[in-house]
Amino acid sequence: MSRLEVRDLVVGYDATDVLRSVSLEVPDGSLLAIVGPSGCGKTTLLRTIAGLVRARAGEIRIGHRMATTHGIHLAPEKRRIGWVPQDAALFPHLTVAENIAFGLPTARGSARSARRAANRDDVRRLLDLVGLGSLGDRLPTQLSGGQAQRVALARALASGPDVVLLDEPFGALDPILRAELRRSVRELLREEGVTGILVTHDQAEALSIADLVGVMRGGELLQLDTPEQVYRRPATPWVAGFVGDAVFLPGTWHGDEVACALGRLPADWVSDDAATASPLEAPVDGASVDVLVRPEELLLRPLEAVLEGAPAAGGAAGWAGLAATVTAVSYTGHDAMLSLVLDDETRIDARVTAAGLLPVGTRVAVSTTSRVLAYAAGGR
Ligand SMILES: Nc1ncnc2c1ncn2[C@@H]1O[C@H](COP(=O)(O)OP(=O)(O)OP(=O)(O)O)[C@@H](O)[C@H]1O
Repeated sequence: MSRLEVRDLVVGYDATDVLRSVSLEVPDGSLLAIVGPSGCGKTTLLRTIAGLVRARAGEIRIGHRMATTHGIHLAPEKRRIGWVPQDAALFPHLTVAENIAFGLPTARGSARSARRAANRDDVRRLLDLVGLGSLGDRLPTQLSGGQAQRVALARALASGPDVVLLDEPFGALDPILRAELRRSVRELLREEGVTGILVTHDQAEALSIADLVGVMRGGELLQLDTPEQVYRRPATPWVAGFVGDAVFLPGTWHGDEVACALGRLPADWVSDDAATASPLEAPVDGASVDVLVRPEELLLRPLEAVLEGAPAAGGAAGWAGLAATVTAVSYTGHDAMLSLVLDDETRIDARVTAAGLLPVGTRVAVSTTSRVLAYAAGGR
């Protein structure tokens, strides 16, 4: 049982608090990805969980053990935590197998013990586990970046940790290797049943491999949810923009609908008060709101076809839309982002498949069939 629980954690280095009352729970065997802008406190959170930084207040419970609470600070080596840093940080004078053996509890941080343990079955198992079975005798300088990260992971797993903390472990790798390694790391953690926290700068990475995503800003955890909920129902407009492309339109609230530049759309009200777990009361009729639409939820048709009354793709009834002009195209291969200006001067982006690409200057009708989200106006 290695559930991780953090309650009301406050951490600071000097006069200012870097983490402000952070609470989170990672269920046994789950992977939580933490994202947030540079300096928001992600590494500090990991370091505090690992016991490398002392908390000013709050609790950290790892499995059944209380690691941090008022007056208690369990030493890092007693927390049963494995650490995978961004740069692998392997010992250059030890072989791959010796580096992994260094993580064994019996090595107790001694290179001599690590050398003696390098041929043990558990080291071989870890080498195989991370797909480096034949490279045990190599030195770190003879490894690629991805291989070095695999060794760092094996070394972190060698101690039989309850929780593995991964601080930007794929940051220095090229995109293809990065995608490959993150998939195998995810599988490995699952196979080993280890609970993990991964810090990453890559929102897409967080959404694609984690069971839970935590979004931090300025020392606070704004949302902790499944990847789908974080993307589909962001707690605040800022979270919406941080985890993906977002189109915000000014609008007014009318019961469970909003009126905005795209017309009258079915809408859900979302509290923008990160401090309260329960949603704020829905606004009064006619109140100003910010309307969130994801660019892929916008539907475009050449305006000409709409004016001529041609049926929409899929035969959708009542598909009319607002007139707009394509002002720029950002092509990414599988899809493209089109910048549009509506006739009322509102600027929005729409994501289309490569097949739906329209050149700059095309007049289009824009609409959406999605339910949109409404936030208190001015909360961005
Ligand atoms: N040892 C330290 N002493 C003083 N201030 C520190 C120390 N370490 C970090 N900080 C400050 O604490 C804040 C949070 O830093 P932290 O490294 O946790 O952020 P981060 O979200 O991991 O950033 P990045 O994504 O850039 O790695 C920053 O303002 C940073 O300058």
